[in-house]
Amino acid sequence: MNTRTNDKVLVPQDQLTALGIAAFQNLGLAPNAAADVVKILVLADLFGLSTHGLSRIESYGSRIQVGGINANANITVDKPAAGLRLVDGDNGIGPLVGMHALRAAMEAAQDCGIGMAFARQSNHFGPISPYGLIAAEAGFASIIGSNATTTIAPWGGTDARVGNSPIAFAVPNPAGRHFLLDMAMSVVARAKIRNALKAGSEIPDTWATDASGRPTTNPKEALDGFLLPIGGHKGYGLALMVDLFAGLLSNAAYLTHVKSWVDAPDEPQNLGHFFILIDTRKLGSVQWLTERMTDFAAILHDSPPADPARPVIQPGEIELNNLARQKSEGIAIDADVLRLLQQYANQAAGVQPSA
Ligand SMILES: NC(=O)c1ccc[n+]([C@@H]2O[C@H](COP(=O)([O-])OP(=O)(O)OC[C@H]3O[C@@H](n4cnc5c(N)ncnc54)[C@H](O)[C@@H]3O)[C@@H](O)[C@H]2O)c1
Ligand SMILES: O=C(O)C[C@H](O)C(=O)O
Repeated sequence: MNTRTNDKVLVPQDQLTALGIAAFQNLGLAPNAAADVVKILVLADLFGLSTHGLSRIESYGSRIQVGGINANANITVDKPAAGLRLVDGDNGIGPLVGMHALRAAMEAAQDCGIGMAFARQSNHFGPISPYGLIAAEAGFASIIGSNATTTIAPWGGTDARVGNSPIAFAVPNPAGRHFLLDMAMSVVARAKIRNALKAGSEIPDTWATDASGRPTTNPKEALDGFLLPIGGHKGYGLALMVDLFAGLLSNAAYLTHVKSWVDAPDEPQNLGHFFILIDTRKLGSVQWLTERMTDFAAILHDSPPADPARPVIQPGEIELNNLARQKSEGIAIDADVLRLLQQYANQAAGVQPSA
């Protein structure tokens, strides 16, 4: 391991993965389950989405320890129709439930061309683009969403009744430059405001309001208040649609029925997710898709940039560039996060590891 700055450490992907798996196993997860969770969180870190990567061991680990997440979840998959799967997460750790739902939707899409999985009884499942990448690498286009703890006021309201529910769209380019749009419904994810508070910096007044609904630059006031939705009433409407699919239709909790992992860490969240997958090989050949996706990106890249130092990119490029760089030079991980992973990996954490 190679220290780069005072608070970031570069760790090779395989070492970080092994450390993460050991840590989650000591929190009581079976080896395969720990490997699924770490696959999503390490991909998040490779993408540069460190707010949603292995740093989440802090909240996931403490929630397992206080009984809020079931480390030994018995996740089940029902098949009510050829292209449909219903996943019950048994209050398992979110990325594990997410991986089960992703695999179930991929299997359904292989059979039917299009497959959909709804997951219920889940918890915070990390960022979405890692699931989109796994699907894209297997040839599937995807639309994936999750509901979330309520942090947004209904448009015109003054209390938190709407989740900052993320949605992601991914279309594979078999040559490797997949389109990956992964976005929360707020102007920024709440984790970025938590980071500003930690760093002692102000936030733009377009990110959030204080508890009385007034825009604020103070991250503490923002965390006590509400996130602002993207595009005003339109982002509000989109957030509700994601919750209708991820929460209401999946038979999970929705809106204020979702438990907050911050305020009630010892209670199951009963979050829901949805995964819609399309097998692109049923639409045309690999060459057909590669040519069209490459042309699609080229049309965008050819736009003369307003600032020559900032060429036009398509969604997902920042993350895929980070992934390529960090795969070769190592993953930049917060020293605090690394320490916590090492603590969990080196000592039994008070929860009996499963067989
Ligand atoms: N599980 C949850 O409850 C939850 C809730 C909220 C957010 N999240 C996760 O948080 C992460 C961050 O979300 P966010 O909304 O802050 O993301 P963001 O604003 O950083 O990026 C959103 C999208 O815009 C693209 N993008 C960024 N700059 C671009 C540019 N100049 N040109 C073209 N495209 C560009 C990115 O590739 C990405 O696909 C996501 O991974 C999301 O899934 C998870
Ligand atoms: O962490 C959360 O509370 C939800 C989401 O991941 C976010 O960052 O807003």
